[in-house]
Formats: sequence, C-alpha cells, structure tokens
Amino acid sequence: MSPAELAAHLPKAELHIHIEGSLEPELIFALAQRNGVKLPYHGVEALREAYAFTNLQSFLDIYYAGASVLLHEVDFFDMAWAYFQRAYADRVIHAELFFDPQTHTARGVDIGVVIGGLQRACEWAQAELGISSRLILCFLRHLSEEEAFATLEAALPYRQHFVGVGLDSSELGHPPSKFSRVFARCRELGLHVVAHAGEEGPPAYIWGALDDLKAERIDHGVRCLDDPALVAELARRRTPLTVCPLSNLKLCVVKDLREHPMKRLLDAGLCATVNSDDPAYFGGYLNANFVQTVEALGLSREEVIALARNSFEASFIDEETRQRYLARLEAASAPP
Ligand code: HPA
Ligand SMILES: [Zn+2]
Repeated sequence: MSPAELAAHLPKAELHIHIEGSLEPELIFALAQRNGVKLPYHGVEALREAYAFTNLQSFLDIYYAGASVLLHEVDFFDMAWAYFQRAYADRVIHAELFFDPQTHTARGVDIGVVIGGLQRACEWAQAELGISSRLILCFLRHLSEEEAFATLEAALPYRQHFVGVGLDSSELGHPPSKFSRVFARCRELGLHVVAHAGEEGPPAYIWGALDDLKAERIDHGVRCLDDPALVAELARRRTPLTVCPLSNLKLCVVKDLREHPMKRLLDAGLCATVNSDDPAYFGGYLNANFVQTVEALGLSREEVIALARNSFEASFIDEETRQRYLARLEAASAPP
C-alpha cells in the first residue's frame, strides 16, 4: 500500500471543518427551492464557476451567500448529515464541527434552530455511522466584541450541545486580542477554546491566539514558520495546528501543493493535522486533502501515521475514547 493509499485507509479525526462549508452547490440549490430563497446565480454550474478565489475574503463573500438558504432545523440537519456520510466514506471516525451562528441569526434564524439541527445530525452520525462528533461555536471576527458576547449569551441555553468556541472569518485587521474578554468568559464556562490564526495573518496573530485567548489549538497556523521562536514555542507546548492544505491552495496561501509547509511543520516537531476546512468550496473532503498532500510532498508511511495519530491527540474526546481510537489506528496501520 502506498503512503497515499494508507492515508485514505486509516481511521482519522477531522478537527477543522466549517459545516456551512460542506454545503455542495446541488444542496444549496435544493434548499433554495425548498425555502423559496432567491440566489444571485443561475444554477449549480454558474455557482461552481464562481469558486475562483484569490484570497480569504473572496471566498467568504460566496460562502455567506451560500449559507443564506439555511432557514429551518431540517436544513441544518440535512447539511450536517450529508457531511457525515462523506466523512464516513473517508474513514473519519471522529469529527469536530465548526458552526457560525451569527451568519444565521443575522437573517432572523433562531440559534436554537441552528444548534438543534446540527445536534440531531451528530446523534444520527453516532447511531448510524459510528462517528463521534462535537460542535464548536465560532464567533465571526469581523463583527464586534459586543456581538460575540450577545451570541454567547444566546447560546447558553444550549451549552450542553457544544464543547468549545472558535474564531473565524476575515483575519487581517481583526487580531485575536479583540476577543480576549469573550474568550476569558468562555474559559470560565469550561469551554474549550481554539482560534483561526496565521492563515493570512502574521505570526503576531498566532502569539495573540496563544497569549490573549489561551487557544488550545491553532486553526491553520501555517504562517508560524515565519517566526522560529513561535515554532519553538508551539513545539514546546505541543499546541496542535489544524492545517487545511486544499484550502491553502484555493485561497492562494500557497501557489502549489508542492510548496505546502506541511512537511516543514512535521519536521519542526509540531502536532500538525490534516483537515478539509470548507470541502464543498475547496475541491475535496478529508481523503482528498490527505492523498493530494501526501503525493505532492512525498510524505512517508511514518509521516502519514503521525498525522492520523496527531488528529486523535489534538481532539477534544475523553481519554478512554482517545485510547480506543489510537488502538484502532495502530491495528489499521500494521503492515499486512
Ligand atoms: O478558512 C477560513 N478562514 C476563516 N474563516 C472561515 N470561515 C470558513 N472558512 C474559513
Ligand atoms: Zn477554517
């Protein structure tokens, strides 16, 4: 079995997937029709053709337009259930899903509708596919601290349905420190905290995520390589990076997958993981990310196994489940 085939075959956790980024154009149009929402695109093909991104913002504009078809609890269920079925095919046995409540509450959708639909899909994924999952509520960093606090307040009746909070949307101009107080409150509430940092933003934003937000994982984080002291600190703390290679390619963070920093991150001793970010927009789900990265960088069998192991190490599952998953990984990675 080649390293790429092994990568596709191994059981894995996915830790950086925006569930709204799993909305395929076909489902966007089906939901638009079901809900009577008018889209500024003539059809599936026209929408797909618009997926030619030049940077993060050019993607976000289309991503928020796509999410406008989500109105009812069943819409959120259908979206997440479609993701879980694809994840199952890619041997994902545990998934931590980001969701963006402010994208929906701004359109008058109740946060309970959002969380209710996603939570029901998570229960189905466990029952029907044996996939464990967790939800992570993301604050949109282009909005204010006050709006983040209001979102947290609105989410508290559903506190048992999410395990953590994150920070996403437009990175440049919105440093982590903008949300220091909200994140402090979240930590007091016993929530895990993660943050997007160092996707387009400078190493200073990764330092900010660590020091101001006390982030337990850095989402993306690829720009840490510009700062050797930061790399050393991430390695010392063993702070995981949830890296998304096809996203980096599609958003022009790297010009070619052969230049992707994944191997350099592993060589630096970092706990890097592979993830799909927004798979419906970036050209592939978890195995597409694994296979293309392994092939482009010539990663070894040992590096592939380390990436799968890191995904369980970095996850927010309980220790007993983690050991069980690591044993499954061990069994699947043994040579035939
Ligand atoms: O890659 C991303 N970066 C920031 N915000 C996002 N929201 C969805 N995907 C992303
Ligand atoms: Zn992301």
